[in-house]
Order: sequence, then C-alpha cells, then structure tokens
Amino acid sequence: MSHASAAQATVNKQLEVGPSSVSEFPVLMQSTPTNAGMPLDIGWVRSLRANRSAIEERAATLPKRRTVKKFWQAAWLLKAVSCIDLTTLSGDDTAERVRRLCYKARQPVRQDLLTTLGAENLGLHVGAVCVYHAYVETAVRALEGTGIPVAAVSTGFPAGLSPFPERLSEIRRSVAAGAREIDIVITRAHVLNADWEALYNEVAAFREACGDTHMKTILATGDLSTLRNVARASLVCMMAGADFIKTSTGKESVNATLPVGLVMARAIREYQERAGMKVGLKPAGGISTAKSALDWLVMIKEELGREWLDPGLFRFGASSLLGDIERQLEHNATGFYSADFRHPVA
Ligand SMILES: O=C[C@H](O)COP(=O)(O)O
Repeated sequence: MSHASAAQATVNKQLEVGPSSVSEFPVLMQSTPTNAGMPLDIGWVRSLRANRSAIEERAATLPKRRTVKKFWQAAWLLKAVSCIDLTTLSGDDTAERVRRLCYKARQPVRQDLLTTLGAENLGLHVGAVCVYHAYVETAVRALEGTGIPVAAVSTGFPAGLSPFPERLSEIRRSVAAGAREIDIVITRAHVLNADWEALYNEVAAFREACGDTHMKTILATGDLSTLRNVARASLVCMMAGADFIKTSTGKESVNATLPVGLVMARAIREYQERAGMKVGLKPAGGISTAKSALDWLVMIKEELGREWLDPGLFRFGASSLLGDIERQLEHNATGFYSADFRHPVA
C-alpha cells in the first residue's frame, strides 16, 4: 500500500466509512455540473412545509449526538479543510491579499502538523478559492497547476439587484476569466412574493450563462423570512439546475445557521429521492470555529449520509474558519493551543 493509500485508509477509518479508496481523499475536484435540472413542478414546490419548532429542536440536539474526539477529530477537521471555499470578499481586497490566500489554499495546514498527524501524504488542499470577479484572473494565475478551482461571486453580489442583462454578462465574464465555479445570488423578492416561476426562470437563465461551469445558488436565507420559504426556494433552484445551494452571502444580518442548513439538506434529500439528482450544500457566512465546522459535518452525515462529506457535494464558504481549524489541529498534534497569530490566512 502506498503512503497516500495508507493515509487515506486511516482518515477513512477515523471517519467511520467503508473500504478505503485513494480517490475519496485527497480532494475530489468535481467542478462540472452535476444537476441537469427539471421543469418547474409548482405543485411539489407548494407542498413543502417546515415545522420550525421541530427543526430547531433537531438542530439543537445534533451537536450533542456525536462528540468527535482526538484522532477522529483530526480526521474530521482535515476533511473540513478539504471542503472549504477559502474566501475573501471585502471592499479592501487587493491582488496581494488574493495571492496570499491562494498560497494558503495550496498548503492549508502546516507541513509539520500534517507530519505529526500522519497526514503528510494526503495532498490536502481546500475546495476552492472564492473571490470577486475583479480578482478571478489573479487567483487563476496563483493557483495554476494545483487543480484548485476559482469560484467567483456573481450576478450583482450580494444584493443581486443590478439589471438582469448585466448579471448575465457578469457570469460570462467570470467564466471567460477562468472561474470554474460561479456563486450566483437570487432575487429575494421572487421568494418573498412567492413568484416561483420568476425565480425558476432567473436561475435557469443563470444556469445557461454558466454553461458547463459549476453553479452555486445563494439563497440569502436570512432575507427569506420563513423556513418554509427556504425549503421552497431550495427546491426551485434545484429544479432550475443549481449544482449547489448555498445559504448566505455572508453579508446578511443572519447567515448560516444549523436550522436553515437542516431545511436545505432535507430539500436536497427530497430532490434526490424524487428527481434522482444529487445537489451540494454550501453553508456560508459566520462559520469561523472548528467546533461549528464539526457540527455542520455531523448534521450532513446524519441527514444526507457519508457520500455528502466530500468537496464535490459539500463546501464551507468561510474567510476565517481555516485559522481556527489549524489551531485545533495543532492542539491535536501537540497537546497545546497556540496563539491565533500563528495561523494567518491572508
Ligand atoms: O461566501 C462566503 C462568505 O462570504 C464568507 O463569510 P465569512 O466572511 O463570514 O466567513
């Protein structure tokens, strides 16, 4: 067995999964569309309900159901790293910051820590680097030869209110600049007005503009008012061809929460059961601790199964999560916590 296979086997064992396969880890690069979509089924959309108190209760118990400790915790955290869309979406972004982020994306965890954890042969890197259109080319150049895709936020991110033709051409420009993943934002008013046809047509047009490029659909759930709206909007976006549904832009006042994630995960499950297609989930916004990353992974494993614990079907959109995970991995490796400044991201 090669070093990489041995490391793979260890990680898989610690994730309590079946036979080891080196193709499962390091990172799978599924950046081609996975969801063909289907015609809008308005009856199905309107049939979706969400029982807030049951969902909140389930979300509250999830983190207590599985405590992931010691080596098992390190394996789960390495998996979390492979699922991060390492993000910078700030008004003061610079080419230099984006290049530093890309450098971190290639080597997300210090080599000495990986060696101590026996994970030096995993070829670990993050799921993608996520930037504004203005920095797509910079990121593509900085990641050349790594296989790490660049994701661009698009369609008038974060509000999604620029003129429709501009939103379409923004997608096309980012694709032409080399983005392999496009994170679009929906028009929240379509959801709030229950205009499912308008939402479907909008997302289907974005899908077409993306061509073969992987499309993540940001619902901005903090703006959608009810969990029922979250469930219905999730389903409409999947019917319109979203490869991933993503919770938030990171700019709403409430971003990724476990109850919202649960509703979206169940919509994904229902879509798979009835339409036969697998759609990914990307919680984004405010996920900044190793503990919260583990809570999300546990939720995904419980609701969607081991298959979804993979960058092809699950991503964290996060600007500051990686530093805390690396710090926790250092604790796993050495028994000591180090200061935050020892784990800079960009
Ligand atoms: O899509 C990613 C989010 O904008 C990142 O949000 P964050 O800065 O709160 O981690």
